[in-house]
Amino acid sequence: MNGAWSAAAIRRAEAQLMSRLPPGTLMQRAAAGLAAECARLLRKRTPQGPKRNQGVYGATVIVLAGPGDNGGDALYAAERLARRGARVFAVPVMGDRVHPTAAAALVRAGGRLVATPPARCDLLLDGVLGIGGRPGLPGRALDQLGRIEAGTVVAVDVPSGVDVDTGAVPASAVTADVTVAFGARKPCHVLGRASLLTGRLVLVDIGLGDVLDPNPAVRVADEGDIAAWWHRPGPDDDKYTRGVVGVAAGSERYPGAAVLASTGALAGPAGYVRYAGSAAEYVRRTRPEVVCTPTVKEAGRVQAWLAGPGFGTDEAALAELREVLVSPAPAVLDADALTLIGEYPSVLSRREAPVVLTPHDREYERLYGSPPSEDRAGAAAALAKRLNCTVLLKGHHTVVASSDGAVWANPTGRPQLATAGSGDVLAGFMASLLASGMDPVRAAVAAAYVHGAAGGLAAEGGRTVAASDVARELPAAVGAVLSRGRGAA
Ligand SMILES: NC(=O)C1=CN([C@@H]2O[C@H](COP(=O)(O)OP(=O)(O)OC[C@H]3O[C@@H](n4cnc5c(N)ncnc54)[C@H](O)[C@@H]3O)[C@@H](O)[C@H]2O)[C@@H](O)CC1
Ligand SMILES: [K+]
Repeated sequence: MNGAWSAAAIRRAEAQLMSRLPPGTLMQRAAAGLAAECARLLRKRTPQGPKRNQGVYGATVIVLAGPGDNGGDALYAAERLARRGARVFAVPVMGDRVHPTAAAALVRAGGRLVATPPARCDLLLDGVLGIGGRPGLPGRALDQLGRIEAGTVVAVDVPSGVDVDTGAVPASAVTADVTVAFGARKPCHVLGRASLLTGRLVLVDIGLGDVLDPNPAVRVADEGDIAAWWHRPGPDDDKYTRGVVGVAAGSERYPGAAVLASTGALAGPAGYVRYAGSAAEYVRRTRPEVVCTPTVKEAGRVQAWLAGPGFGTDEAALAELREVLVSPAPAVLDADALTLIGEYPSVLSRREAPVVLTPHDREYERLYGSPPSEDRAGAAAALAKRLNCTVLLKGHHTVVASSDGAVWANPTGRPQLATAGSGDVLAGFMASLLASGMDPVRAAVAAAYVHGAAGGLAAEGGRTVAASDVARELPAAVGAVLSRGRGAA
């Protein structure tokens, strides 16, 4: 598992580490790592005009330097590049407030402090704000970002302007190609719109590992986690012991939801998929391995239910939802089931078995009374706590929150998954993980991860992606994630 730590947790760890080290050590570690990554990027640059040497020598580097230590990191890294022959221009963006010793070191190495740098550069270093930054950019930084054409934009630690702890971007912020982060990820690298401004993330080890709080603010699953959580069938398993999934989805009006959810369920680790609803004819025709019954009651015992996609919001649907909720099996509630819970919150009141809710923003609003804020992890956690459920809040970076406050960010999301029916596939797959005995939070985290990976396979080569394509790629994504995860273990 990877994690992301809040600015306060990073500061506590840094303070502990700094107390054991000579002054300035951490900043030099950060600057050295940053300069090395900049040099790697400059080696790849394509110089314009006649063929020249590529690399640090002769490259034009501009530093936007803020008033704090983030600016210090950028200026010391730029000093290293200047010593290797880069033409460095540093622009103080908060009046004259700039890290004094770092600025002096840069000038000694041949760099220049200027108010107006060249309009073009090979590399722009965003050292405006780090973990001490409040959202939004100082005007001078914004002006320079508007006028400079940069080959590559490298954010120092975080893209300046973002809300470091939530990933919200309420005002202007830097859009980076690469972010070089020190010591650990911060929530803005993995959450919300800020994660999209981060670009490729490069972590520089400055030795914080041993002193960081063992509980990160945000968790990020990796393939090793998913492989470890996955229930592998043994020689004594049969289709029942591997888990039976019940899918209460679709209707005569929306038979596709039944097919997509069932297909998602078939791609998971459970051994048996039962469909309960009025779209049985379509499910049977497309997925003959699914056993169909007209109602939830007739489906009998299952180890996990999915209820909601395309099954309507009328009296009959409400009755089916109630039937699912009296079952002692864990349940994934999606789509129309969420609308019904928004209208009749009491249906959840006597529920004891685990529930995973999978809202998108409008469904979240129906459940919570207001739309999710830009602090998406906080929003998911608030709903999970209020309803005592696991919540998977969909978005370009899906987040999962458990009712005890733990939050996970999914690293595999992609815009192509925002397509009709994609959520039905995800919900069916998740129900299969639950039926196999996986804990609800892990099932939600693993389902989002593998579903995102399937979306990636479906989108390979720039292909357009429909929900059926994601469903079709799920078995391959399972194989890839598990084999890489077991390899990593
Ligand atoms: N503390 C340490 O040991 C280390 C810190 N490092 C660097 O230090 C950074 C944190 O440095 P600082 O604590 O100095 O904080 P920052 O460099 O983020 O800057 C804080 C300063 O910016 C001002 N400011 C905040 N938001 C603003 C806004 N929106 N507009 C204008 N001004 C604003 C604040 O008043 C304050 O003066 C990290 O992100 C990292 O880059 C690294 O060198 C590694 C070691
Ligand atoms: K920055």
